[in-house]
Amino acid sequence: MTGRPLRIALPKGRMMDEALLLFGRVGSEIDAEARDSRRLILPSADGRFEFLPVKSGDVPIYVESGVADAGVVGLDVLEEGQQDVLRPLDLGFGGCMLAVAAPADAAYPLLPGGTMPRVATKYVESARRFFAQKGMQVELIRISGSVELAPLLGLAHWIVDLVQTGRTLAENGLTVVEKVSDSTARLIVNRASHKLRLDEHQRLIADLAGALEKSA
Ligand SMILES: Nc1ncnc2c1ncn2[C@@H]1O[C@H](COP(=O)(O)OP(=O)(O)OP(=O)(O)O)[C@@H](O)[C@H]1O
Ligand SMILES: O=P(O)(O)OC[C@H]1O[C@H](OP(=O)(O)OP(=O)(O)O)[C@H](O)[C@@H]1O
Repeated sequence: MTGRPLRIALPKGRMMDEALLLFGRVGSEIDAEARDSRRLILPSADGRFEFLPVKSGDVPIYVESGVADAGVVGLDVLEEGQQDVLRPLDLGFGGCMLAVAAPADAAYPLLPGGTMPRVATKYVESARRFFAQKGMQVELIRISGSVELAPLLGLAHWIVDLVQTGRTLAENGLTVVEKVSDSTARLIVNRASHKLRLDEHQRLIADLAGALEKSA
């Protein structure tokens, strides 16, 4: 091991528990005392890693900048930011899809009278690429949460958002009209760190892949 432990950026929120569980299965439980504290650098009990709990959308930038050597993040977030990081492993959990959804009776893909569709989303870049590839002209409205509200209140005709169980859409009278992409959690790695600490990264990737295979 060279110097400090490998730093791993983990997304606070719904992926955190599964990510920590996975590291636990390769023998790197989070130190019990640190877990119950307000500390923001959490060592693993075996001294191999330091976990950095950060906002999900910030994981790629922590890893691209080298502040973290590696990280765990949803493919949806990764595709939105397009940071230059390695993506060695699909971790399998956190499955969901990014989709275009609309009120059950809404027109799609063309609105009557040639009206330009307004689309509310937190995933502006992914939505821009998706509609551009299809040659559809839309106006994108950036919203950071509760996106399903936008068509209900007339702010937008359609939304682009994550769908997991479909419950949020159903309970708000919305339906998927087209899938944009699938997403699961990915291990991402800083390019320079991967070169400089190759053995440690290879061991990390092999250990995680082994744990995933065992549970498959
Ligand atoms: N039902 C779901 N809704 C949202 N994200 C989901 C869902 N299922 C799986 N995910 C995955 O979990 C990741 C993290 O979601 P989470 O809700 O914890 O953070 P966030 O609300 O997107 O971001 P922030 O931390 O900025 O609030 C998503 O990027 C996605 O890959
Ligand atoms: O298909 P479902 O299982 O219902 O999950 C999808 C919902 O979960 C997410 O929202 P989140 O709970 O993160 O809140 P947010 O809208 O504030 O981002 C996502 O943005 C959808 O609204």
